[in-house]
Amino acid sequence: MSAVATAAPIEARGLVKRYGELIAVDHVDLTVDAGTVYGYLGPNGAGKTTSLRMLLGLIRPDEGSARLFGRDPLEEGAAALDGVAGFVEAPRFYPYLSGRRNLELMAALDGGDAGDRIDDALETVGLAGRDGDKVKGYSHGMKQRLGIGAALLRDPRLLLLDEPTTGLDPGGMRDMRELVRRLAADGITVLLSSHIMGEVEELCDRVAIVRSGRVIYEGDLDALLHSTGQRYRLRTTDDDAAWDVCSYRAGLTELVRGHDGLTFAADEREVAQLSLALARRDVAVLALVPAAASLEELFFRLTEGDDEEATA
Ligand SMILES: Nc1ncnc2c1ncn2[C@@H]1O[C@H](COP(=O)(O)OP(=O)(O)OP(=O)(O)O)[C@@H](O)[C@H]1O
Repeated sequence: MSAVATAAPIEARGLVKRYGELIAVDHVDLTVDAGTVYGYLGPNGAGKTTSLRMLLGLIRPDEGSARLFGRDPLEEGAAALDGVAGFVEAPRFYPYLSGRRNLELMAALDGGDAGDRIDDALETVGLAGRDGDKVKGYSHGMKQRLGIGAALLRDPRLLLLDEPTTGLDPGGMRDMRELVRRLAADGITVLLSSHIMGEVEELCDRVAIVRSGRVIYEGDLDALLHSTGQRYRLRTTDDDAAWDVCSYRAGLTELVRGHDGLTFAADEREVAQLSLALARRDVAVLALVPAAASLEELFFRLTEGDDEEATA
């Protein structure tokens, strides 16, 4: 097999993009292996869209390079995008033309056998019955799905999706997730940017968490969720007093107060001591159960702490 055929779907090294004083993307390294659903996660303005634009060769990095299946889109142009599809920000269509007509025009531009895939693509994204309607009458969710339909015309092995569920209602989000899951099951590697934790937790095997242009965590999602030691969730008859008790216990770390009680990391011995300490303060325990850290908690800890803490 040639080097290109065995190369990772995405391999970026040292990507930097500056806008004046601002470093939008700051030395980002990224490797996405075949068959992965990879989450590129970060708050607004973290540099997700800018990174995706560089990966697709839409803008030139100030430093570093990106390769898709071993090819650099800036050096090799369209050839490097063979087997690659996706959209950055929102997909764009001619509003006065039907969904099908839009796909026909795109297929004509793409050439090859893209036109033969239109029916399948419309079917896959659930627009088969609405393909004759003008796009201006489509809901936001339908336009997003048509965007994926357009991507499928390229018979992609790699899909790059920039916040595909942003602006969708819960039903639209569920449909989009289901669609991404189905495409991944068909063997398509997916890189999706998102700031929706639940979505990433549900869909992705690996994540990069970005903050102010820098990747502050890269790795297995499961490993991240289990990286903080055993966590417990505590509900009591008096969470203010419980917070007070917990705050003073050295063996108990990463204390977080949520809408549904407190969570913290501790070992079993400490949990036993805590239950006695709460009883001494007349605080009754309603629930004290092991809990996995949610990606949301970890995300806030990583993206809202001070810079050194996040990097550590
Ligand atoms: N063309 C541009 N000119 C100047 N600044 C830009 C440009 N594009 C992006 N930026 C800035 O770079 C930073 C990163 O922007 P980017 O759109 O990549 O973030 P993002 O993580 O995709 O955010 P969001 O979740 O809000 O879409 C932001 O501060 C943004 O204002």
